[in-house]
Amino acid sequence: MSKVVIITTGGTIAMSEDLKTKTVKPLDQDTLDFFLPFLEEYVNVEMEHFMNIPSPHMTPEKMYQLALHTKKYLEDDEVLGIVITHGTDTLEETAYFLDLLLTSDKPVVLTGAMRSSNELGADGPVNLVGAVRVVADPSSTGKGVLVVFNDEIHAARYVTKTHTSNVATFQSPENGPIGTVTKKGIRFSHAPLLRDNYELSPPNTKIGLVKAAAGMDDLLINTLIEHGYEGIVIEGLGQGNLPPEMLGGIKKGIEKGIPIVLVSRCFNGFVDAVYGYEGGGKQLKDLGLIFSNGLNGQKARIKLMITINLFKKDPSINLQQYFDV
Ligand SMILES: NC(=O)C[C@H](N)C(=O)O
Repeated sequence: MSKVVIITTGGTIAMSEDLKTKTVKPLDQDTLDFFLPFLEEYVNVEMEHFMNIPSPHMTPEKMYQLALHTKKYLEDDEVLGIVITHGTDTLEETAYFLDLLLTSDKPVVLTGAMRSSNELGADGPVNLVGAVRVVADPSSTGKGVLVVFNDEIHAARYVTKTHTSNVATFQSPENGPIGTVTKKGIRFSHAPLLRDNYELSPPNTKIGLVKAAAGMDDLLINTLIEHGYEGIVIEGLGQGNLPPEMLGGIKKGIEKGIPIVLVSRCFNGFVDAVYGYEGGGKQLKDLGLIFSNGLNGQKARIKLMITINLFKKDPSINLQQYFDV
């Protein structure tokens, strides 16, 4: 019989607030079993408790294990698709990781909660029902990995956590949600045009992420290089510019053959070789930085972690091509 598989990984959806200390902590893994009868109203579901971690404890290695596990389920003809419950802090990184590595057209949807299970207005149950309904709906096929929160459907490539506590935290600043969950059904308004896939291989390269700010120097970049980081992502200013004092470390990294990807710290728009002054985008392009096509820093880091494996196999590969997508 066809079914939706729910893989749980932890996060606030599987936590409760201690009413005395007012701190939120993980519950037993099987707490989410409570939802099963509500979900079975829509479709046959199976739940597997894969891990029970707060998402700040998520690592690329754990994402990789999750990808292998998800792939295994997707290959089963009886499985319509997968829901993954996840903490919200790093959810967008796991979603994008899976989007880059899973090739099946079956829907894979990540969801979670901003409010713990015993809080007034807890959003976990409605998000989980929404996610299961999206997976069970045939119109969700072939849209890549999705994120369902607060009745909105977002594409993994574009979605980001925008608010520390609001239940409407997940937004896609560039082009909005791609669909909506309504009482009557699932409605998609558009599908993501850009999607790229890579071979499933372990993400075992250390990639650093540095945010630029007025007056910063190259200390952090030099430190990453000295500590054996093999790739660096820099969140630059505006259209892709940096304080001139950061250039020394960047030149050293490029000379050592370390790929350096430039994104913008603006949450909307693209980096481009527009400015010709010291530290401007034109100079950074000429130095050999890789310009990323609208990804935020944390997602560009995930993409570099995956594509650097291709570069390590064949250093003549120009990584820029993967960041044009
Ligand atoms: N709302 C959440 O899930 C936040 C939590 N700190 C986590 O990411 O695990």
